Amino acid sequence: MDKKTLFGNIQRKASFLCVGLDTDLAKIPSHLLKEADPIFAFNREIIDKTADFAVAYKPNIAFYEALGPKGWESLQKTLEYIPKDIFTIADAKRGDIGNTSKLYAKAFFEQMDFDSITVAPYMGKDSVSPFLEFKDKWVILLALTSNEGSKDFQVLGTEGGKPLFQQVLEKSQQWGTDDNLMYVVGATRGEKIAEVRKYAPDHFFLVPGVGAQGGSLEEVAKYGMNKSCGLLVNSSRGIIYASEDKDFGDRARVEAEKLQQEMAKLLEQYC
Ligand SMILES: O=c1ccn([C@@H]2O[C@H](COP(=O)(O)O)[C@@H](O)[C@H]2O)c(=O)[nH]1
Repeated sequence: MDKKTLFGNIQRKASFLCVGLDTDLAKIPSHLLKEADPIFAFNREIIDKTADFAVAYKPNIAFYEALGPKGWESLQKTLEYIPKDIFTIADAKRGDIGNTSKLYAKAFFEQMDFDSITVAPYMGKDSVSPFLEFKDKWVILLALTSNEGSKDFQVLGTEGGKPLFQQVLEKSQQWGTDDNLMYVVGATRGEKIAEVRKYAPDHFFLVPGVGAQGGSLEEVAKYGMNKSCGLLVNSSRGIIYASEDKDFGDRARVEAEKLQQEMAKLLEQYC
């Protein structure tokens, strides 16, 4: 999917919502555990109930690979079930020396047909470029993450005096374009999002951290939105575990719609 199509979907749905599929056997309603594939049964219901409001789905790969071969099977079925006009993100946070990155890219872009993958930038150009060589696929590079530990390295000054996240943003724009490269920027970063936007004015940001992590959607839009929206805001637990009972799909729909309604207003205001 190209950037123009993604923005078209955002306008059509008046939404920049990404629903995170962090599906955990220990948290899904117990009646689903009788199903042959409880993870897929849960995801199918979540997708059915939230697809009207979502422009992206983001399965976090850890939740699937932790279950071994069965988890990979549930992931593949989930990916195939997601409507084709909805952007898909493999939140895998990969990246290694070039020949290994190439195989990670083949796994997520060829064996599975994800639109994008999250990648850690810290091994540099040769670790990121193999992902960018795939036509019509996206790399989503970690820039300024939502967790407490982001302060350990990402905001520290480098030799040239620039914080590491700024170096990542500036350097990586020599490797890809705003039509195949996005950045992860945490919703918990508040005004810092404006600083990130300054260094990457045209790129999309994947923004986790609203909902369970307490980030503010209003602040994200105020500081991060650009003329093509430029934002995919993720909520995982806040939507998919709104209820741990049989009504989980309906409750997920309510939470997704609430976010979409707020997003519609923010698009009017800032885009
Ligand atoms: O900086 C980051 C990068 C990735 N994540 C991932 O996003 C979701 C957030 O889940 P919530 O339940 O909405 O908090 C999860 O998969 C994280 O691994 C992030 O939170 N921050």
